[in-house]
Amino acid sequence: MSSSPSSERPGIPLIDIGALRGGSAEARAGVARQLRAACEQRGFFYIRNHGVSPVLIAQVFAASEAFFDQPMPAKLTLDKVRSPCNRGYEPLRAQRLEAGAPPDLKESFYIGEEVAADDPRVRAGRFNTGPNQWPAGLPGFRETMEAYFEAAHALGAVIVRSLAESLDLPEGYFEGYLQEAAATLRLLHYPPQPPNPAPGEKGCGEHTDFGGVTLLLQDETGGLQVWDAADRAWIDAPPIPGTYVVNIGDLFARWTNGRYHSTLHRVINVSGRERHSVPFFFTGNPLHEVACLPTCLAPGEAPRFPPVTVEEHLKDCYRRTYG
Ligand SMILES: O=C(O)CCC(=O)C(=O)O
Ligand SMILES: [Fe+2]
Repeated sequence: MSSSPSSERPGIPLIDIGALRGGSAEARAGVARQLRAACEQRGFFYIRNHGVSPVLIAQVFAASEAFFDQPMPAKLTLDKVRSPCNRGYEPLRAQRLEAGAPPDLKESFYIGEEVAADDPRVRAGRFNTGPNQWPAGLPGFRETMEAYFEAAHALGAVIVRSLAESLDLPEGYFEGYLQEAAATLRLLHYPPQPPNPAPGEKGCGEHTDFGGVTLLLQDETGGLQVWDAADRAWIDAPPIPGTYVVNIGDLFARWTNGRYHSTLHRVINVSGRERHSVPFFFTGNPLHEVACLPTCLAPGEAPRFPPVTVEEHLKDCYRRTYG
């Protein structure tokens, strides 16, 4: 299968979102129009001028590398299987994102909002909600990740608000979804693709993302590929310094009746080097119900997906990929 588009279709667009921070109404509307085109065409785009500090981003990568460089026993003290809310370390081959393929060649570390064990949401058994597991021997790790979690969360909310405008919805349409919005910060480490992989074995099997939007930082290694349904080909999403790769997750596909694409993607690390990436999954208020938007149904068109809460959808996705 080809890794570049064979047709003249534009590649993955790069959108300057600077106007979303204090720009004029007209400039913000211009960004929303570009988001709409990108979400309808590919469901994937790069953003620049996003406002997250490059120093903080460099600290996140440094802390992530320091974490994965630790000996296995140290990492396993924070094994995610010890956490009732899916936080902590996950070894290689623990998740199978692509049904029928071998499990993924990545190890990872899961971080979420720090919620105390006696918080009513935890007592009520809310999915993925609770305390993190923090490494003891890595000074600054927790502070860096907490600062980044906050910055990425704020950026996610800015993008969701612009998506409301892109869909001709009233300003504030997604405020219920944004209130107490859950999110997952995941550190990923991919070893080089082995010389003799099992059939279908790769860093990250093909999948769509579960939540609302994903904000991805990747190092300079490359390996992320995005499915082009029109050309029936994988296209590369190479690293572009200073940008995020942003993609629409399943929730926006459901909201928009498929007008905004939650697009298949995968990672194959053929570089011969280690690869690090940092996806931030903006999932939203777990109890929020996601149902087809009024602006996304043509006369006579039926909703393709039944209404679902964020939490129900997420649980289902975890069951499928950790089964
Ligand atoms: O590592 C990457 O570049 C992408 C990872 C990814 O798609 C995911 O974790 O959902
Ligand atoms: Fe993904």
